[in-house]
Amino acid sequence: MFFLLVLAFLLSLVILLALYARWNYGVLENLNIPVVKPHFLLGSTFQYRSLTVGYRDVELMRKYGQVFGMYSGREPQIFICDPELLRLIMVKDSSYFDGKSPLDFGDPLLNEMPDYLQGEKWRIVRNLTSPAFSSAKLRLMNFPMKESLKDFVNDLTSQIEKTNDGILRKCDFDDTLFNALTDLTLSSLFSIKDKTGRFPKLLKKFAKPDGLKYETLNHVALSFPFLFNFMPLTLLHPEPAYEFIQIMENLIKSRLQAEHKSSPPDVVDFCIDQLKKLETPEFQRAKVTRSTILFQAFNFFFSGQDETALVTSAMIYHICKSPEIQEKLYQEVDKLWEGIDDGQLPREKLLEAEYLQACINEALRLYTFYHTERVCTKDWYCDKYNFKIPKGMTVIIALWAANRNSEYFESPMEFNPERFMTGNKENLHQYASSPFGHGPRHCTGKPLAMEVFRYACAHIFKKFEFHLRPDSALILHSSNPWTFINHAPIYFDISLRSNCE
Ligand code: HEM
Repeated sequence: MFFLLVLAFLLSLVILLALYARWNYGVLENLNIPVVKPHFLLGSTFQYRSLTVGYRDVELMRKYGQVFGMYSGREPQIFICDPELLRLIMVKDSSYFDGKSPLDFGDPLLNEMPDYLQGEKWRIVRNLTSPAFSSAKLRLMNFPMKESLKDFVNDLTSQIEKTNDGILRKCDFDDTLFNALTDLTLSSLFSIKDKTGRFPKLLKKFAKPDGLKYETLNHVALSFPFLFNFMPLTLLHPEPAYEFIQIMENLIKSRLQAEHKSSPPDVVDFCIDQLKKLETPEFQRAKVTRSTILFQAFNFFFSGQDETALVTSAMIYHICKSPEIQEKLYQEVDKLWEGIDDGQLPREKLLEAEYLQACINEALRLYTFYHTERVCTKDWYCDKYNFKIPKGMTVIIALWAANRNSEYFESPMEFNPERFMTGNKENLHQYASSPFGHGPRHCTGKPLAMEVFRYACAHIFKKFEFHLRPDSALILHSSNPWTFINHAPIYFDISLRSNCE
């Protein structure tokens, strides 16, 4: 009898769990859009776990079209790869899509991440942080940025000069650049000079969590989200964030005590100004706290390096494969530096480098984040495809796939900077390439990221020549359900350009 009771209990539990996992099945099918057939229990995403998220989306776009539905575990989601719909959802009708799925990082400080803030609190933080990268502010950052890049170029040059044959072999360039960009961010945004390597280590610990190894478990937990509470992994590690916040507290303290300030206005001053508003009714009402403000500083610190280093390394990889692109780029960079002896490339001149900009745009088109998302906050009707997006539905803006849409790009998987040159770029749909998102929630750091790309590339290509090795490759790992681009090291052999020896 006892055995039968236990059996009945277990059976009921299994049935309940199955019902729970399948609860939303059918929701997408009722919307009149193609749906990626889900697994019996584990949603549509589980079956594609062996594919990198970005390439999975490209494959699904080819199979199902520019709008399709997927069950991410038990959650129904609509995937959008049509630039016209991107425009409507992210810009024109953005008031229908001004939500983001709440993501609990399991730590109060990490939960201040601006990408996931909601409602009034997000609006306040966004208004505070957006002006941080105005043209005037970027101008002030130019000098430390250039000094930092000069140090990087000098370090790499001396490493090359120390080799027997003038070739630095098997350089993990992505990692080398990541470290240099961390120095650059510290000096231009925080007026910190640090050569101990402490800060890149801090960042790597924060943003490359061990948890991503447990991909299959992650996928299963998407169907049974309570499992996330028991899993031996976190998406991000909080300790480095706390360590950085403590560094900020010390900087603020010594800045307030100092009689004279020696650095230009930076993020430390930004925090000091914002902290004065903590008692205002606006901040109190929206629960904007000291942690909210200081975490924004941390966000400025960690947001760009990983992605900028990857996009630049990917661009170098493609350039190495095409002698014509390489020659055209080097010619333009050499012209840029003509007559400049003090290493101080003027910003106005840099902005005129059209081919360099086209190469950056093309690399960004191909290697931006896999996704961004919006949550629909009011029912919205799509005339073009004749379907309704109901309130509460998560819309995944599949950036990686949308940027490779063959209706808008010829040979979309190819690296071809000509697409972004005068004569061609005018014919591109304005929303066909979306590396930084669009609309009210687009990337706050875009102006800074573009400035860093331009300066970094101008310095790198002036001095170095890159050579592919048998093990040079762009290998993107993982089927993790998150949007991180997890990749293998990108190796090159590096020599000095003949005009620099
Ligand atoms: C190559 C570099 C970068 C790329 C490709 C990139 C891309 C993106 C994308 C696609 C989004 C989502 C936008 C949307 O949903 O419409 C985003 C959001 C964001 N990015 Fe970036 N980003 C980069 C660098 C940076 C930097 C350097 C910073 C800050 C210093 C930054 C700060 C942010 C913030 C705060 C958000 C959230 C905005 C919000 O929800 O209001 N990003 N970024």
